[in-house]
Amino acid sequence: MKKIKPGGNRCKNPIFHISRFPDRGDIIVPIIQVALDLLELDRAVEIAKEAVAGGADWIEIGTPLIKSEGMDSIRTMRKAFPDRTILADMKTVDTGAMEVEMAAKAGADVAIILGSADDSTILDALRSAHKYGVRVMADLISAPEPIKRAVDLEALGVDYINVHVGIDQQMVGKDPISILMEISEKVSVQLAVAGGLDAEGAAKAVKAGARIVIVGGNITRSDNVTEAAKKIRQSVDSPESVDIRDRGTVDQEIREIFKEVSTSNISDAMHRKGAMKGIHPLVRGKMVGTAVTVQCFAGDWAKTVEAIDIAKEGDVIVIYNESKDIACWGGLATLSSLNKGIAGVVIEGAVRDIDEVETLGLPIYTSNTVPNAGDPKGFGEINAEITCGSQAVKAGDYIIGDESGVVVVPKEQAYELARRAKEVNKTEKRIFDEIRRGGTLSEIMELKKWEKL
Ligand SMILES: O=C(CO)[C@H](O)[C@H](O)COP(=O)(O)O
Repeated sequence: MKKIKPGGNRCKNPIFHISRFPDRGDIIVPIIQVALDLLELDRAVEIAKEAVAGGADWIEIGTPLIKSEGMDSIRTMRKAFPDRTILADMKTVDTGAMEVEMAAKAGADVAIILGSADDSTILDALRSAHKYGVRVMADLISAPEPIKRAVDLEALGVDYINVHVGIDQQMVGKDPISILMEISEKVSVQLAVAGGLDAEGAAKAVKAGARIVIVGGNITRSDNVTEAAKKIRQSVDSPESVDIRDRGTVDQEIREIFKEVSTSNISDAMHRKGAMKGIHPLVRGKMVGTAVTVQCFAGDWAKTVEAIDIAKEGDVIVIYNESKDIACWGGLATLSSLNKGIAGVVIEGAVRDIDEVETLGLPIYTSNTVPNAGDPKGFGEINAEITCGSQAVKAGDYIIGDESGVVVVPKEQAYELARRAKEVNKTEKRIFDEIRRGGTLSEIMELKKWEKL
Protein backbone atom coordinates (compact mmCIF):
# COMPACT_ATOMS: atom_id res chain seq x y z
CA MET A 1 0.00 0.00 0.00
CA LYS A 2 1.20 3.48 -0.83
CA LYS A 3 2.69 5.32 2.15
CA ILE A 4 1.48 8.82 2.63
CA LYS A 5 3.06 11.46 4.79
CA PRO A 6 0.62 12.96 7.29
CA GLY A 7 -0.07 16.47 6.07
CA GLY A 8 0.17 15.11 2.53
CA ASN A 9 2.07 17.15 0.00
CA ARG A 10 0.97 20.29 1.77
CA CYS A 11 3.80 20.19 4.32
CA LYS A 12 5.51 23.54 3.93
CA ASN A 13 7.96 22.79 6.72
CA PRO A 14 9.30 19.29 6.18
CA ILE A 15 11.63 19.34 9.18
CA PHE A 16 8.76 20.06 11.53
CA HIS A 17 6.61 17.37 10.01
CA ILE A 18 9.37 14.79 9.73
CA SER A 19 10.32 15.20 13.36
CA ARG A 20 6.77 15.40 14.58
CA PHE A 21 4.86 13.06 12.28
CA PRO A 22 7.54 10.92 10.58
CA ASP A 23 5.11 8.69 8.78
CA ARG A 24 1.74 7.06 8.93
CA GLY A 25 1.56 4.77 11.93
CA ASP A 26 4.40 6.56 13.66
CA ILE A 27 3.21 9.59 15.57
CA ILE A 28 5.80 10.24 18.26
CA VAL A 29 4.31 13.09 20.25
CA PRO A 30 0.54 12.70 20.66
CA ILE A 31 -1.46 14.95 18.39
CA ILE A 32 -4.22 17.25 19.62
CA GLN A 33 -7.03 17.42 17.11
CA VAL A 34 -9.54 20.20 17.71
CA ALA A 35 -13.04 19.26 16.52
CA LEU A 36 -15.05 22.23 15.27
CA ASP A 37 -18.64 21.15 15.88
CA LEU A 38 -20.15 24.53 15.05
CA LEU A 39 -22.64 25.91 12.54
CA GLU A 40 -20.99 29.19 11.58
CA LEU A 41 -17.85 29.16 9.43
CA ASP A 42 -16.41 32.54 10.48
CA ARG A 43 -16.65 31.57 14.12
CA ALA A 44 -15.09 28.20 13.36
CA VAL A 45 -12.07 29.84 11.67
CA GLU A 46 -11.59 32.21 14.59
CA ILE A 47 -11.92 29.43 17.17
CA ALA A 48 -9.50 27.24 15.20
CA LYS A 49 -6.93 30.07 15.22
CA GLU A 50 -7.27 30.44 18.98
CA ALA A 51 -6.99 26.67 19.46
CA VAL A 52 -3.87 26.45 17.30
CA ALA A 53 -2.36 29.30 19.32
CA GLY A 54 -2.92 27.16 22.42
CA GLY A 55 -1.23 24.09 20.94
CA ALA A 56 -3.81 22.21 18.84
CA ASP A 57 -2.06 20.38 15.96
CA TRP A 58 -4.80 19.09 13.67
CA ILE A 59 -8.05 20.81 12.72
CA GLU A 60 -11.20 18.77 12.30
CA ILE A 61 -14.16 20.24 10.48
CA GLY A 62 -17.00 18.76 12.51
CA THR A 63 -20.02 17.09 10.96
CA PRO A 64 -22.42 19.92 11.93
CA LEU A 65 -20.15 22.46 10.20
CA ILE A 66 -19.94 20.32 7.07
CA LYS A 67 -23.74 19.98 7.07
CA SER A 68 -24.23 23.69 7.66
CA GLU A 69 -21.63 25.07 5.22
CA GLY A 70 -20.90 22.15 2.91
CA MET A 71 -17.53 21.48 1.28
CA ASP A 72 -16.80 25.21 1.41
CA SER A 73 -16.07 24.74 5.10
CA ILE A 74 -13.15 22.50 4.09
CA ARG A 75 -11.95 24.90 1.37
CA THR A 76 -12.06 27.82 3.78
CA MET A 77 -10.13 25.97 6.48
CA ARG A 78 -7.58 24.80 3.93
CA LYS A 79 -6.96 28.42 2.91
CA ALA A 80 -6.87 29.68 6.48
CA PHE A 81 -4.48 26.92 7.62
CA PRO A 82 -2.31 25.93 4.64
CA ASP A 83 0.24 24.08 6.80
CA ARG A 84 -2.05 22.22 9.15
CA THR A 85 -3.50 18.74 8.81
CA ILE A 86 -7.19 19.23 8.04
CA LEU A 87 -9.69 16.46 8.77
CA ALA A 88 -13.21 16.31 7.37
CA ASP A 89 -15.59 14.53 9.73
CA MET A 90 -17.82 13.25 6.93
CA LYS A 91 -19.14 10.32 9.05
CA THR A 92 -19.56 8.53 5.74
CA VAL A 93 -21.70 5.42 5.88
CA ASP A 94 -22.20 4.77 2.15
CA THR A 95 -20.69 5.90 -1.17
CA GLY A 96 -17.29 5.93 0.52
CA ALA A 97 -15.28 6.69 -2.62
CA MET A 98 -17.43 9.67 -3.60
CA GLU A 99 -17.36 11.28 -0.16
CA VAL A 100 -13.63 10.80 0.27
CA GLU A 101 -13.11 12.34 -3.18
CA MET A 102 -15.28 15.33 -2.20
CA ALA A 103 -13.29 15.86 0.99
CA ALA A 104 -9.96 15.43 -0.76
CA LYS A 105 -10.80 17.81 -3.60
CA ALA A 106 -11.97 20.42 -1.13
CA GLY A 107 -8.58 20.26 0.59
CA ALA A 108 -8.85 17.77 3.45
CA ASP A 109 -5.85 15.61 4.38
CA VAL A 110 -7.93 13.03 6.24
CA ALA A 111 -11.52 11.94 5.63
CA ILE A 112 -13.38 10.48 8.59
CA ILE A 113 -15.79 7.68 7.77
CA LEU A 114 -17.91 5.47 10.00
CA GLY A 115 -16.22 2.29 11.17
CA SER A 116 -19.59 0.55 11.20
CA ALA A 117 -20.05 1.16 7.45
CA ASP A 118 -20.04 -1.94 5.29
CA ASP A 119 -16.62 -3.33 4.34
CA SER A 120 -17.39 -2.48 0.72
CA THR A 121 -17.77 1.20 1.69
CA ILE A 122 -14.53 1.18 3.70
CA LEU A 123 -12.56 -0.48 0.91
CA ASP A 124 -13.86 1.84 -1.78
CA ALA A 125 -13.19 4.84 0.47
CA LEU A 126 -9.60 3.63 0.83
CA ARG A 127 -9.19 3.22 -2.94
CA SER A 128 -10.40 6.76 -3.41
CA ALA A 129 -8.11 8.01 -0.60
CA HIS A 130 -5.09 6.42 -2.25
CA LYS A 131 -6.04 7.91 -5.59
CA TYR A 132 -6.34 11.44 -4.16
CA GLY A 133 -3.43 11.22 -1.71
CA VAL A 134 -5.40 11.53 1.52
CA ARG A 135 -5.81 9.33 4.59
CA VAL A 136 -8.83 7.66 6.15
CA MET A 137 -9.82 7.67 9.80
CA ALA A 138 -12.52 5.16 10.75
CA ASP A 139 -14.77 6.30 13.60
CA LEU A 140 -16.09 3.59 15.93
CA ILE A 141 -19.01 5.71 17.20
CA SER A 142 -21.97 3.41 17.98
CA ALA A 143 -20.21 0.35 16.52
CA PRO A 144 -22.00 -2.63 18.11
CA GLU A 145 -18.78 -4.62 18.69
CA PRO A 146 -16.05 -1.98 18.72
CA ILE A 147 -13.14 -4.24 19.62
CA LYS A 148 -13.84 -6.77 16.92
CA ARG A 149 -14.55 -4.00 14.44
CA ALA A 150 -11.24 -2.27 15.25
CA VAL A 151 -9.39 -5.48 14.40
CA ASP A 152 -11.32 -5.74 11.10
CA LEU A 153 -10.70 -2.10 10.24
CA GLU A 154 -6.99 -2.47 10.78
CA ALA A 155 -7.00 -5.47 8.43
CA LEU A 156 -8.95 -3.46 5.86
CA GLY A 157 -6.14 -0.90 5.91
CA VAL A 158 -7.52 2.30 7.44
CA ASP A 159 -4.89 4.81 8.55
CA TYR A 160 -6.37 5.66 11.95
CA ILE A 161 -9.14 4.32 14.16
CA ASN A 162 -11.07 6.72 16.35
CA VAL A 163 -12.44 5.24 19.58
CA HIS A 164 -15.35 7.58 19.97
CA VAL A 165 -18.22 8.09 22.37
CA GLY A 166 -20.58 10.59 20.74
CA ILE A 167 -21.92 13.73 22.34
CA ASP A 168 -25.37 12.28 23.07
CA GLN A 169 -23.79 9.11 24.48
CA GLN A 170 -21.60 11.20 26.81
CA MET A 171 -24.73 12.79 28.23
CA VAL A 172 -25.91 9.42 29.54
CA GLY A 173 -22.56 8.70 31.17
CA LYS A 174 -20.56 6.77 28.53
CA ASP A 175 -16.85 7.42 28.17
CA PRO A 176 -14.30 6.08 25.68
CA ILE A 177 -11.28 5.30 27.91
CA SER A 178 -12.02 1.72 29.01
CA ILE A 179 -12.81 0.65 25.46
CA LEU A 180 -9.68 2.43 24.21
CA MET A 181 -7.58 0.39 26.65
CA GLU A 182 -9.03 -2.85 25.30
CA ILE A 183 -8.60 -1.84 21.67
CA SER A 184 -5.02 -0.68 22.12
CA GLU A 185 -4.17 -4.22 23.28
CA LYS A 186 -5.52 -5.67 20.05
CA VAL A 187 -4.36 -3.39 17.21
CA SER A 188 -1.22 -1.53 16.22
CA VAL A 189 -2.82 1.02 13.91
CA GLN A 190 -2.65 4.59 15.27
CA LEU A 191 -5.53 5.22 17.64
CA ALA A 192 -7.47 8.42 18.06
CA VAL A 193 -9.92 8.97 20.88
CA ALA A 194 -12.87 11.34 21.26
CA GLY A 195 -15.77 11.83 23.60
CA GLY A 196 -16.02 14.78 25.95
CA LEU A 197 -12.31 14.81 26.75
CA ASP A 198 -11.04 17.49 29.10
CA ALA A 199 -7.48 17.86 30.44
CA GLU A 200 -8.00 14.91 32.76
CA GLY A 201 -9.58 12.74 30.04
CA ALA A 202 -6.81 13.67 27.60
CA ALA A 203 -4.14 12.51 30.08
CA LYS A 204 -5.99 9.24 30.64
CA ALA A 205 -6.34 8.79 26.87
CA VAL A 206 -2.62 9.19 26.23
CA LYS A 207 -1.82 6.75 29.04
CA ALA A 208 -4.32 4.30 27.52
CA GLY A 209 -2.53 4.37 24.16
CA ALA A 210 -4.12 7.16 22.11
CA ARG A 211 -1.78 9.00 19.73
CA ILE A 212 -4.44 11.43 18.51
CA VAL A 213 -6.50 13.16 21.19
CA ILE A 214 -9.64 14.70 19.73
CA VAL A 215 -11.20 17.50 21.76
CA GLY A 216 -14.34 19.37 20.79
CA GLY A 217 -16.50 21.20 23.31
CA ASN A 218 -13.91 21.49 26.04
CA ILE A 219 -11.84 23.66 23.71
CA THR A 220 -14.29 25.20 21.26
CA ARG A 221 -16.93 26.17 23.79
CA SER A 222 -14.56 27.53 26.35
CA ASP A 223 -14.69 31.29 26.99
CA ASN A 224 -10.89 31.20 26.58
CA VAL A 225 -10.17 28.79 23.73
CA THR A 226 -6.40 29.34 23.73
CA GLU A 227 -6.09 28.68 27.46
CA ALA A 228 -8.32 25.60 27.18
CA ALA A 229 -6.14 24.23 24.36
CA LYS A 230 -3.00 24.98 26.39
CA LYS A 231 -4.39 22.93 29.29
CA ILE A 232 -5.01 19.99 26.98
CA ARG A 233 -1.53 20.43 25.47
CA GLN A 234 0.01 20.26 28.93
CA SER A 235 -1.84 17.12 29.92
CA VAL A 236 -1.13 15.40 26.60
CA ASP A 237 2.58 16.23 26.87
CA SER A 238 2.85 15.32 30.59
CA PRO A 239 0.00 12.95 31.34
CA GLU A 240 1.64 11.72 34.54
CA SER A 241 1.47 15.18 36.10
CA VAL A 242 -2.32 15.46 35.80
CA ASP A 243 -4.36 14.88 38.96
CA ILE A 244 -7.26 12.53 38.41
CA ARG A 245 -10.18 13.79 40.49
CA ASP A 246 -12.59 11.52 42.29
CA ARG A 247 -15.97 12.61 40.95
CA GLY A 248 -17.84 11.04 43.87
CA THR A 249 -21.28 9.47 43.56
CA VAL A 250 -23.63 10.19 40.66
CA ASP A 251 -25.78 12.26 43.02
CA GLN A 252 -22.75 14.34 44.05
CA GLU A 253 -21.81 14.85 40.41
CA ILE A 254 -25.35 15.93 39.53
CA ARG A 255 -25.46 18.42 42.44
CA GLU A 256 -22.04 19.81 41.52
CA ILE A 257 -23.15 20.45 37.95
CA PHE A 258 -26.48 21.99 38.97
CA LYS A 259 -24.57 24.36 41.29
CA GLU A 260 -22.44 25.51 38.34
CA VAL A 261 -25.28 26.11 35.84
CA SER A 262 -28.32 28.41 35.90
CA THR A 263 -32.01 27.51 35.86
CA SER A 264 -32.09 29.08 32.39
CA ASN A 265 -29.38 26.64 31.21
CA ILE A 266 -31.39 23.75 32.66
CA SER A 267 -34.64 24.89 31.08
CA ASP A 268 -32.86 25.11 27.69
CA ALA A 269 -31.47 21.61 28.19
CA MET A 270 -35.03 20.44 28.93
CA HIS A 271 -36.32 21.97 25.69
CA ARG A 272 -38.15 24.73 27.64
CA LYS A 273 -39.82 22.33 30.09
CA GLY A 274 -39.40 22.10 33.87
CA ALA A 275 -39.85 25.77 34.90
CA MET A 276 -42.36 26.43 37.68
CA LYS A 277 -45.00 29.08 36.97
CA GLY A 278 -45.90 31.84 39.42
CA ILE A 279 -43.10 30.95 41.88
CA HIS A 280 -40.55 33.70 42.58
CA PRO A 281 -37.53 34.13 44.85
CA LEU A 282 -38.47 35.53 48.24
CA VAL A 283 -35.20 34.95 50.08
CA ARG A 284 -32.54 35.01 47.39
CA GLY A 285 -29.83 32.41 47.03
CA LYS A 286 -28.87 29.52 44.76
CA MET A 287 -30.75 26.38 45.78
CA VAL A 288 -29.98 22.82 44.65
CA GLY A 289 -31.43 19.72 46.26
CA THR A 290 -33.73 16.73 46.05
CA ALA A 291 -37.42 17.16 46.73
CA VAL A 292 -39.37 16.22 49.82
CA THR A 293 -42.93 16.95 48.73
CA VAL A 294 -45.85 18.16 50.81
CA GLN A 295 -49.50 18.39 49.81
CA CYS A 296 -51.71 20.16 52.34
CA PHE A 297 -54.95 22.05 52.72
CA ALA A 298 -55.73 25.73 53.24
CA GLY A 299 -53.65 27.03 56.15
CA ASP A 300 -52.98 23.54 57.60
CA TRP A 301 -49.29 23.69 58.39
CA ALA A 302 -48.88 20.34 60.24
CA LYS A 303 -47.46 18.38 57.27
CA THR A 304 -45.24 21.23 56.12
CA VAL A 305 -43.54 21.31 59.52
CA GLU A 306 -43.43 17.49 59.88
CA ALA A 307 -41.69 17.35 56.51
CA ILE A 308 -38.74 19.21 58.04
CA ASP A 309 -38.10 16.19 60.32
CA ILE A 310 -38.35 13.75 57.39
CA ALA A 311 -36.06 15.78 55.11
CA LYS A 312 -32.32 15.06 55.01
CA GLU A 313 -29.45 17.47 54.67
CA GLY A 314 -29.41 18.87 51.13
CA ASP A 315 -33.13 18.28 50.47
CA VAL A 316 -35.55 20.94 49.25
CA ILE A 317 -39.05 20.98 50.74
CA VAL A 318 -41.62 21.54 47.97
CA ILE A 319 -45.09 22.43 49.21
CA TYR A 320 -48.46 22.78 47.58
CA ASN A 321 -50.86 24.50 49.96
CA GLU A 322 -54.38 25.15 48.83
CA SER A 323 -54.53 28.76 50.02
CA LYS A 324 -52.55 31.81 48.96
CA ASP A 325 -54.18 33.83 51.74
CA ILE A 326 -53.23 31.78 54.81
CA ALA A 327 -49.52 31.11 55.43
CA CYS A 328 -48.29 27.54 55.87
CA TRP A 329 -44.65 28.60 56.44
CA GLY A 330 -42.87 31.19 58.59
CA GLY A 331 -39.82 32.03 60.70
CA LEU A 332 -39.93 29.06 63.11
CA ALA A 333 -40.15 26.52 60.26
CA THR A 334 -37.28 28.29 58.52
CA LEU A 335 -35.04 28.14 61.59
CA SER A 336 -35.90 24.44 62.08
CA SER A 337 -34.94 23.81 58.43
CA LEU A 338 -31.59 25.50 58.89
CA ASN A 339 -30.91 23.23 61.88
CA LYS A 340 -31.49 20.21 59.60
CA GLY A 341 -29.26 21.45 56.77
CA ILE A 342 -32.16 21.75 54.34
CA ALA A 343 -31.17 23.44 51.06
CA GLY A 344 -34.32 25.52 50.54
CA VAL A 345 -38.09 25.66 50.34
CA VAL A 346 -40.55 26.10 47.48
CA ILE A 347 -44.14 26.96 48.30
CA GLU A 348 -47.16 27.36 46.11
CA GLY A 349 -49.17 29.05 48.85
CA ALA A 350 -48.10 31.72 51.29
CA VAL A 351 -45.20 32.56 53.62
CA ARG A 352 -45.19 34.97 56.60
CA ASP A 353 -42.63 36.46 59.02
CA ILE A 354 -40.84 37.93 56.03
CA ASP A 355 -38.44 40.12 58.03
CA GLU A 356 -37.35 37.08 60.03
CA VAL A 357 -36.96 34.66 57.11
CA GLU A 358 -34.97 37.24 55.19
CA THR A 359 -32.56 37.53 58.09
CA LEU A 360 -32.26 33.77 58.46
CA GLY A 361 -31.19 33.50 54.81
CA LEU A 362 -32.54 30.05 53.83
CA PRO A 363 -33.48 30.29 50.12
CA ILE A 364 -37.28 30.46 49.84
CA TYR A 365 -39.31 30.61 46.64
CA THR A 366 -43.03 31.25 46.87
CA SER A 367 -46.15 32.50 45.15
CA ASN A 368 -47.36 34.79 47.95
CA THR A 369 -46.73 36.47 51.30
CA VAL A 370 -49.36 37.25 54.00
CA PRO A 371 -49.21 37.97 57.76
CA ASN A 372 -51.72 35.38 59.00
CA ALA A 373 -51.17 31.65 59.63
CA GLY A 374 -53.62 28.74 59.86
CA ASP A 375 -53.69 25.77 62.26
CA PRO A 376 -51.82 22.42 62.42
CA LYS A 377 -54.75 20.07 61.73
CA GLY A 378 -52.71 17.24 60.23
CA PHE A 379 -54.35 16.71 56.84
CA GLY A 380 -52.30 16.13 53.73
CA GLU A 381 -49.42 13.95 52.56
CA ILE A 382 -45.63 13.92 52.57
CA ASN A 383 -43.66 12.53 49.61
CA ALA A 384 -46.66 11.87 47.38
CA GLU A 385 -46.45 13.22 43.82
CA ILE A 386 -47.72 16.81 43.82
CA THR A 387 -48.18 19.69 41.42
CA CYS A 388 -46.36 22.88 42.43
CA GLY A 389 -46.01 25.90 40.15
CA SER A 390 -47.84 23.84 37.48
CA GLN A 391 -45.04 21.24 37.47
CA ALA A 392 -45.34 17.63 38.63
CA VAL A 393 -42.87 16.99 41.46
CA LYS A 394 -41.98 13.57 42.90
CA ALA A 395 -39.93 12.87 46.02
CA GLY A 396 -36.27 12.77 44.97
CA ASP A 397 -36.62 14.98 41.86
CA TYR A 398 -33.91 17.64 41.64
CA ILE A 399 -35.11 21.17 42.44
CA ILE A 400 -32.94 24.10 41.39
CA GLY A 401 -33.66 27.74 42.19
CA ASP A 402 -31.92 30.99 41.36
CA GLU A 403 -32.78 34.60 40.49
CA SER A 404 -34.78 33.47 37.44
CA GLY A 405 -37.02 31.07 39.35
CA VAL A 406 -37.30 27.34 40.00
CA VAL A 407 -36.95 24.29 37.72
CA VAL A 408 -37.85 20.68 38.44
CA VAL A 409 -35.66 17.95 36.94
CA PRO A 410 -37.15 14.43 37.11
CA LYS A 411 -34.74 12.18 39.03
CA GLU A 412 -34.71 9.54 36.25
CA GLN A 413 -33.22 12.04 33.77
CA ALA A 414 -31.17 14.12 36.19
CA TYR A 415 -27.70 12.96 35.11
CA GLU A 416 -28.36 13.46 31.41
CA LEU A 417 -30.06 16.82 31.89
CA ALA A 418 -27.28 18.05 34.19
CA ARG A 419 -24.69 17.14 31.56
CA ARG A 420 -26.74 18.78 28.80
CA ALA A 421 -27.25 21.91 30.92
CA LYS A 422 -23.48 22.11 31.37
CA GLU A 423 -23.05 22.03 27.59
CA VAL A 424 -25.61 24.85 27.24
CA ASN A 425 -23.70 26.78 29.88
CA LYS A 426 -20.38 26.34 28.05
CA THR A 427 -21.86 27.43 24.72
CA GLU A 428 -23.39 30.53 26.30
CA LYS A 429 -20.13 31.49 28.00
CA ARG A 430 -18.31 31.32 24.67
CA ILE A 431 -20.98 33.40 22.90
CA PHE A 432 -20.96 35.88 25.79
CA ASP A 433 -17.23 36.28 25.26
CA GLU A 434 -17.73 36.84 21.52
CA ILE A 435 -20.39 39.51 22.16
CA ARG A 436 -18.05 41.16 24.66
CA ARG A 437 -15.51 41.51 21.84
CA GLY A 438 -18.04 43.70 20.03
CA GLY A 439 -20.46 41.48 18.08
CA THR A 440 -24.19 41.11 18.52
CA LEU A 441 -26.09 37.95 19.26
CA SER A 442 -27.86 37.81 15.90
CA GLU A 443 -24.62 38.39 13.96
CA ILE A 444 -22.75 35.71 15.86
CA MET A 445 -25.54 33.15 15.60
CA GLU A 446 -26.36 34.12 12.00
CA LEU A 447 -29.99 34.20 13.15
CA LYS A 448 -31.49 35.25 9.80
CA LYS A 449 -29.92 32.25 8.07
CA TRP A 450 -31.49 29.89 10.59
CA GLU A 451 -35.01 31.33 10.63
CA LYS A 452 -37.57 28.65 9.86
CA LEU A 453 -38.81 28.78 6.28
O1 LIG B 1 -17.57 13.91 16.30
C1 LIG B 1 -18.02 14.42 17.28
C2 LIG B 1 -19.41 14.17 17.71
O2 LIG B 1 -20.02 13.19 16.95
C3 LIG B 1 -17.17 15.36 18.09
O3 LIG B 1 -16.41 16.09 17.22
C4 LIG B 1 -16.27 14.59 19.05
O4 LIG B 1 -17.08 13.86 19.95
C5 LIG B 1 -15.38 15.54 19.84
O5 LIG B 1 -16.15 16.47 20.52
P1 LIG B 1 -16.34 16.42 22.13
O6 LIG B 1 -14.96 16.56 22.71
O7 LIG B 1 -17.22 17.60 22.42
O8 LIG B 1 -16.96 15.09 22.42
